[in-house]
Amino acid sequence: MTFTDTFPLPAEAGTGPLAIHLRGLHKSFGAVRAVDGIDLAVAPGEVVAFLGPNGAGKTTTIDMLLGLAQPDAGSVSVLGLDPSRAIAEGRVSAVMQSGGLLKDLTVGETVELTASFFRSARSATEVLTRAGIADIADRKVGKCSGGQQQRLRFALALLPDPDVIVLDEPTTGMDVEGRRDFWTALRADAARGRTILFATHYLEEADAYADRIVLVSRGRVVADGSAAQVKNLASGRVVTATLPDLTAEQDAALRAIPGVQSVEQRRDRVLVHTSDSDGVARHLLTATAASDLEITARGLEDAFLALTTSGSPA
Ligand SMILES: Nc1ncnc2c1ncn2[C@@H]1O[C@H](COP(=O)(O)OP(=O)(O)OP(=O)(O)O)[C@@H](O)[C@H]1O
Repeated sequence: MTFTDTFPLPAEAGTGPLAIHLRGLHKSFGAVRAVDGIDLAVAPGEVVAFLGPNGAGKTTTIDMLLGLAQPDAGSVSVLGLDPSRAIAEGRVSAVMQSGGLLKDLTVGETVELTASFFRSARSATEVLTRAGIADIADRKVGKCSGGQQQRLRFALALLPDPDVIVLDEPTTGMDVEGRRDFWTALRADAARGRTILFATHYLEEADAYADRIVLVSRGRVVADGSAAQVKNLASGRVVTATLPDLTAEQDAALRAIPGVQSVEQRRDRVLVHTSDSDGVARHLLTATAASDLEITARGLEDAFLALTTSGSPA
């Protein structure tokens, strides 16, 4: 069973249209399969992290989700609509990584100008307050920090009062404080029921700010679960021991121990990722010639790497 099997699709739970529904999405650039069969159903009100290493296919998926690129195969619907229609109706907004701001305008002028492009928009004061930047309305954009500029992009995305906000790696290049302020503003807004999907390659960020983590690697979803479930995956242990020439039988016996997620041989040591380190240690010390046994806690990054390199947590 893969981790994905254990997470109920919101499509089975709700009755109205899904906030985001991607089905069998594929997109290649020449020989590169950027997106290789992504299915994703996001219910209204979910805060979803689209987590994956560089080149996993996050931006390509988001471009298709926003109607900026056409899939080679598969379909996209946002709130039951074609993405371009959902955007035209102001039902979905995006916060992209960079660009799009005029440095000589103030923060307030930027919001006023952008609001004038919408038939109906929230007030500048309201979106600046929600984005946590009302106090810098008179500051020139060029004088704002990266984090403040990103919160300004977030304020602009709030203008049409969209049901869905999509953010592509919104905190790339920000310092720790800027990142924290950005997410505080975003989470406070999400508490009002808006659906949020954000791409990130920071596991900690996904863990801290999303209700659900969709882990992508090489254009595919390799795990999909609550942040708590993904954290559980990372809460196991790594048991290492000296055991030269691990045989196929020994490898199979280790993998058969309940809780074992992966077995690797590195030079003369064997590394076993497991949720039950006692069982693995007992087996290694009693049924094999293993020596110099060590047990260490598994970090989040370690779990992330194991998941994205093996393609499955099992
Ligand atoms: N316009 C393009 N032309 C050619 N190859 C592309 C193009 N856009 C993306 N790719 C390739 O498709 C794959 C997925 O890229 P994508 O930008 O979607 O990944 P990502 O997960 O967003 O990565 P990152 O975190 O680095 O932004 C990569 O191998 C990338 O080099």
